[in-house]
Amino acid sequence: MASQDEDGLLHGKRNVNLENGDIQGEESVETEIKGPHYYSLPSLRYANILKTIIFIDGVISIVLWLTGGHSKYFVDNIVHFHLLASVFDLAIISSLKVIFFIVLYSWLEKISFKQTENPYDRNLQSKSKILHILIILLSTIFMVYSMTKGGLVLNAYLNQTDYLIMHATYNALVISAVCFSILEFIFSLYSFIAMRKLKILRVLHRLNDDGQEIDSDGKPVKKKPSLKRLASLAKPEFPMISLACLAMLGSSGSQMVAPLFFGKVVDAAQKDMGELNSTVLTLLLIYIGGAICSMVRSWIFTLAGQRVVARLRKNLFSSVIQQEVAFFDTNRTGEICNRLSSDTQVLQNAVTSNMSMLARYLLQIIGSLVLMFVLNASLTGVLLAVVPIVSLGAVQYGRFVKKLRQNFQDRLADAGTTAEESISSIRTVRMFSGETKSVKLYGSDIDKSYSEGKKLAAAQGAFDGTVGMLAYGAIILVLWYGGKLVYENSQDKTKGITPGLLTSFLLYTLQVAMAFALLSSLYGDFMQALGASLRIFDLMDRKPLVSNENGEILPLLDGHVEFKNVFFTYPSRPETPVIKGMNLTVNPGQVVALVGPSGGGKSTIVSLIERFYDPDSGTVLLGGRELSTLDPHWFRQKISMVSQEPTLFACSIKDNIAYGKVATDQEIEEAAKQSNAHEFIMTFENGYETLVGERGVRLSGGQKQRIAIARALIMDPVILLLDEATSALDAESEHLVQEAIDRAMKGRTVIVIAHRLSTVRNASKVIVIEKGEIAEQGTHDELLAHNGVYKRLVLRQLTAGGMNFDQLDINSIQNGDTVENGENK
Ligand SMILES: Nc1ncnc2c1ncn2[C@@H]1O[C@H](COP(=O)(O)OP(=O)(O)OP(=O)(O)O)[C@@H](O)[C@H]1O
Repeated sequence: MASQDEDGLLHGKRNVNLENGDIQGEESVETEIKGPHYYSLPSLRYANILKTIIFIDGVISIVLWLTGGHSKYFVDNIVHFHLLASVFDLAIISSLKVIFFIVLYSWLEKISFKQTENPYDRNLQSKSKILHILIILLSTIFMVYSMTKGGLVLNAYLNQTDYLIMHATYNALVISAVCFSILEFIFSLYSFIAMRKLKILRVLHRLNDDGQEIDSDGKPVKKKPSLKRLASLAKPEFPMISLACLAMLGSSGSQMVAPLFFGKVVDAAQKDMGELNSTVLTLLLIYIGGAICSMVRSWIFTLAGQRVVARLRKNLFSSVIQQEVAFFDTNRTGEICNRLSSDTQVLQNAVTSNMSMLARYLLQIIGSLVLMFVLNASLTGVLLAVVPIVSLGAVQYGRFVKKLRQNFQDRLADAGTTAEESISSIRTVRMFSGETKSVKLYGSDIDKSYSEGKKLAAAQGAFDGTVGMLAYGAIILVLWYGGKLVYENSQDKTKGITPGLLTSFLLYTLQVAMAFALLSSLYGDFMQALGASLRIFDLMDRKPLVSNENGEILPLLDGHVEFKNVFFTYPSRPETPVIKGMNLTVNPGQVVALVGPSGGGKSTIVSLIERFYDPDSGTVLLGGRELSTLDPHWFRQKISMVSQEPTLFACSIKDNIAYGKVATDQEIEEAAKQSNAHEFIMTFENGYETLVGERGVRLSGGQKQRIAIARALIMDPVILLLDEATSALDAESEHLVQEAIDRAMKGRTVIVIAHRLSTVRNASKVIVIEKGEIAEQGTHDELLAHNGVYKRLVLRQLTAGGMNFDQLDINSIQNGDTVENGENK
C-alpha cells in the first residue's frame, strides 16, 4: 500500500478506517478516520536528520583529505599507506558510509512505515530486524576502527615515538572521523525507538470527494507547485536530454574559449603573421565544432520538448474526457481547451528549452568567471562588484513580472473563452444579430488583457533599461580599469596586461552580462510554468466523481429500470433539489412516456439512467442491480439515447453512425435503412462518406435526427431513451422520423420524453412528472378517466391550440406553470 510520491515521501492511500496498530504488536489505539485520506512523512524527521549528518561527515572527510594532500604527499599517502600517517582509509570509509547508511536508512524507514499499517506482518518484522542489526553492526565496526586509529595517532603524538608528521587537515580528519562515528553509532542504537515513532510523526492528509486535499475544516488546501514534478514530466526523454546536455557542454565550451583566442589574435597581429594565421584557424575550428554542437543541442531539446507536450496533452485530454458530466456543468469549454493548448505549451518550454537555457547560461557565467579569474583576478574583482546589484534587481523584477504575466494570461484566457463561445454558436449569434454584442464582449475582454499588457510592457522596458545601464556601466568600468592596465603594460612589460587580454576580458564581460540578463528573463518563464503546471496537474490528478471504469458486467440485461426513493440536486446548483424522493418502475419491454411541465425533471431522470450523475440518496436500479455497481462502459452500450437536437461529430455520415461501436459497412447501411436515412444518404454525391460539418450543420434537422436514430439502432440497445423532437419538421420529414422511431421502439424497453399525444396513447404507462415528483401514473385512458393533472394538461392543449390531437405538444406548459395556473389563465 505504501508508495513513493513525487516529493519522495512515503504514503499509503486508503479509503477505509485505519487501524493504528503498534509495530511490535503492543497495545493498539484505534482511531477512526472517515473519508479518503493518506499519510506522508514530514521532511524534518529522524532519518532525514541522520542522513544529513552522514552526508556532512562524508563531505567533510573528502574535503579534508583532498585539501590536506597536495602534490607528492597526496600520492604517498595512498601508495605508501601507513596507519599512523595516512588518512586515506578514513576518507574511503566515510564515502562508503554515505552510500551504505543512506540506502539502509531509507530502506529501513520504508519498511517501518509499512509496518505502521501492517503491524503484524511477520515478513516486515524480520526485514526490519535484519536491517537494524546490519546498521548497528556496521556503525560499530566503523566506530571501533576510527577510535582505534584515533587512539593510536594520539598515543604516537603524545609519546612522539612513531609519530610521523601529518598535515594539519589530516589531524582534523582523524578527530572528525572519531566524533562522527560515535554520533552515528548512538543514532543507530536509537533508530530502534525512533522508527517506531513514525506512526506518530506521519502527517495525515484528508481528501474530499473531488480528490483534493482538505484541512481539518474541510477547506481545500492550496497546493504548492512542485519543480520536481515539473521536471519529472520529461523523465522518459532523459536519454535524449542527456545527449542534448553533452552537445550543450560542447557548444558552451566553444563559446567559453573563443574570447581567449580573440585576444590571442589581437596580440598575434602585433607580432607574427604565422601565429596570427594559426590562431585564426584554431578559432574557426572552435566555432565550427561549437556550431555543430549547437545544432545537435537545439534539435534534440526541441524534439524532446515536442514529445513531452504531445504526451502531456494526450494524458490531460484523457483525464478531462473521463470527468463526470457535472464537471462540465461548472467548467467552461474554452477554459479547458486553454489548459490543453497554451498551458501545455508553457510547460513544454519550461521543461526543455528553458531548462537547457538555464544550464547553458549558468555554465557560461561560471565558466567565463573562472577563465576571467585566471586571466586577471583584479579586473574580475572590479566586474564582480556590480554583479550582485544586477542579480538582485533581476530577482525582484522576476517576482513583479510573474504577477503581471499571470494577470495578462488570465485576461487573455477569458477573451479566448468568450470568442470560442460566440464562434461555436454562430447561428444563434446571427439569428439574433448578436455580432455587435459578441464583438463588444470580446473587445472588452481584450481591452482588459491589453491594460495588463501595457503594465507588462512598461515593466519590461524599465527592466531592460536598468539592466542595460548596469551592464554597460560594468563594461565601461572594466574598459577604464583594463585600459589603465594596458597603459601600465605599455610603459613596463612586466606590469599590467596586453591589449589582447583586455579584448578577451571584454568579450567575457559581455558574455557574462548577457547570460545574466537572459537568466533573469528565464525566472519569469519558470514562474509562469509553475502556475501553469499547478493548473494542469490539478486537472490531471482529478479523479472523476462518477467513475467510468470498473464494475460488474451482467450476463444478461433485461431492461428493468427502477428508481427507489431517489433524491437529486445538480452539483452546479446545490440549493435547488430537482428530483424529490422519486419511485418509479419500468418493466422490460414496456414503453413508458414521461410527460409534464417544462423544468419538471424529465431529462434529469434520463440523465440519471445514463449515470451522467449519481443521485444524492436513494438508488437507481438497472436489471435489478444498483447502477453504481455496474460497469459504465458495458451498460452504456446497452442503452441508446436519441435526443431532441442530436449532436453529430464533424466526420462522415458513416463514422457518425458507427460512433458507438466498430461496425461493418453492411451493419451501417442496415441501421440507416431502419432509420429511413439510407435514401437521403444515397442522394449525396459521396454517400456514406459525406462529411456532416461541425455538429452536423450540413444536414437538415430531420436528416440529423434519422442519423442519430441509426447511431442508436446500430448498438442494438436493450433500453432506448428518447426525447421526442418538439421542433417543427415538415410533414414528410416528420413522418419519416416518426416511422423510424416507431420501428426503433419495437421489442425494446423504451423511456420516452413524450411531446405527442399519439406516443402517449400507445405507451404502456404514462408518468406525469411535476416539480421533481410523480404527480400521476397509469395508461393514457386511466389517467384521462382520473380527471387529474394529466387530463387538465391534455384539455389545456386542446382548448389552447385547437390543433390536431396527435400533434399536440403535451409538455409545452412553461416552467413554473402549475396546471391550475394554466387553467386560471
Ligand atoms: N446541468 C444542469 N445544471 C443545473 N441545473 C440543471 C441542469 N440541467 C437541468 N437543470 C435544472 O433542473 C430542472 C429540471 O430540468 P430538466 O431538464 O430535467 O427538466 P425537463 O422536465 O426535462 O424540462 P424540458 O421539458 O423543458 O426539457 C430545471 O429547473 C433545470 O433548470
